[in-house]
Amino acid sequence: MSLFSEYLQKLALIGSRNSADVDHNRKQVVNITYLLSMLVGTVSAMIFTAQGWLVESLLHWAGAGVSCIGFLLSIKGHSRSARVLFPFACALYVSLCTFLFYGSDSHFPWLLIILAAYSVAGFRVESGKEQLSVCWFALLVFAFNKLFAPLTTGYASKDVQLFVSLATFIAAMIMIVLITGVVVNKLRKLNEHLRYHAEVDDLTKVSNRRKVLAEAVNVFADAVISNQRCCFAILDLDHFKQINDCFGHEVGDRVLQRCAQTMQNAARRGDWVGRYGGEEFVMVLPNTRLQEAFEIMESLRVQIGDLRIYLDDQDAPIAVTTSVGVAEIKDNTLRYEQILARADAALYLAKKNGRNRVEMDLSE
Ligand SMILES: Nc1nc2c(ncn2[C@@H]2O[C@H](COP(=O)(O)OP(=O)(O)OP(=O)(O)O)[C@@H](O)[C@H]2O)c(=O)[nH]1
Repeated sequence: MSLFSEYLQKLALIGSRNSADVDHNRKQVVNITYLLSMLVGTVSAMIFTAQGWLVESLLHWAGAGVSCIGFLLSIKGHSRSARVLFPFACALYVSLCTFLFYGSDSHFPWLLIILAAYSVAGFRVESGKEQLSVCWFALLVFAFNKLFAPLTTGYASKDVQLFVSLATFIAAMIMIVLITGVVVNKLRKLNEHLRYHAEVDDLTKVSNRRKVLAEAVNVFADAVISNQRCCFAILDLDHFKQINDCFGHEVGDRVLQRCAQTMQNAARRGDWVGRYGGEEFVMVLPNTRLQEAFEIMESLRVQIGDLRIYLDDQDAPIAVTTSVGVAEIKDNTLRYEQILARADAALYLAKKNGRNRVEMDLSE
């Protein structure tokens, strides 16, 4: 089913140039609706043809043809006409089938519920008028069929009526499930995409400031509740401005990326690395004592110092160093910002004491 749904999505994307387009998802819903109608129409027409029921088969071939026209209209960019054609074609088809073949007792008019679902998914939420009109239209045609169509037509036996009712119900449900599935899948992907961009720093691909601080709050709260230790470290690349000034901003970006990657590799399970801003990074180390954090940072400082970034037009590779300030939660720490402030003070000390070093916060 999911393979079919994936394939359907690919087909539905024909004619969509830009996935960031506002109308993209809606267009996909309209395309899928037509594709499914085409499929249902063709299969039904083939069954009716095999049974030798000429009028029904002609009607269903016509339905498949109209669906094909709707699909072509949609992929050629006539979205509005494509959206509006479906409700009218569907209402006409249901009414003809109900009046001519199955009667209102067959529950065939319930096929009109697809129209209501379609009106919700196929039209802009902003264009409420269109949405409401299609909904009202579907209800009116439904009522018209129920009130004025003969209960039975004599055309179809009770068994056929029952078969038509069941087939209609199953077809309607499959269409709704598939359309909803495609829309929900799209929304899930969109959600993941948005969350990724809300939490990850575009350049370095580590967590951004907002995300790492949110995790710092969680780690701090966990440490307080479970009476455990935790440490925060602030890392600042040394003389980074010189790298930018000598080699350009792009090279500076590459250096930031390599350093962030090294930090991420040094992070243990449960640690968080985030870009605090510019050439400054934060590491959140849950369940870690100050001495242990110092050793981790010392090792990381050496690894960053050992990095060599080669440039095409330069014989000697670029090297960079980093200064680090580390602080631990204390019994009297009330807010996570206090640990950050102490880590920042330790970083200031590391810069003052000559850079390329790690300093611990030893204040009481
Ligand atoms: N390439 C690049 N540079 C950045 C980015 N963000 C900030 N910078 C640069 O980082 C530099 C930071 O310079 P400073 O704050 O003077 O710090 P520094 O040169 O590293 O000196 P110290 O921290 O004292 O060792 C500035 O030149 C900023 O323009 C970025 O995303 N990419």
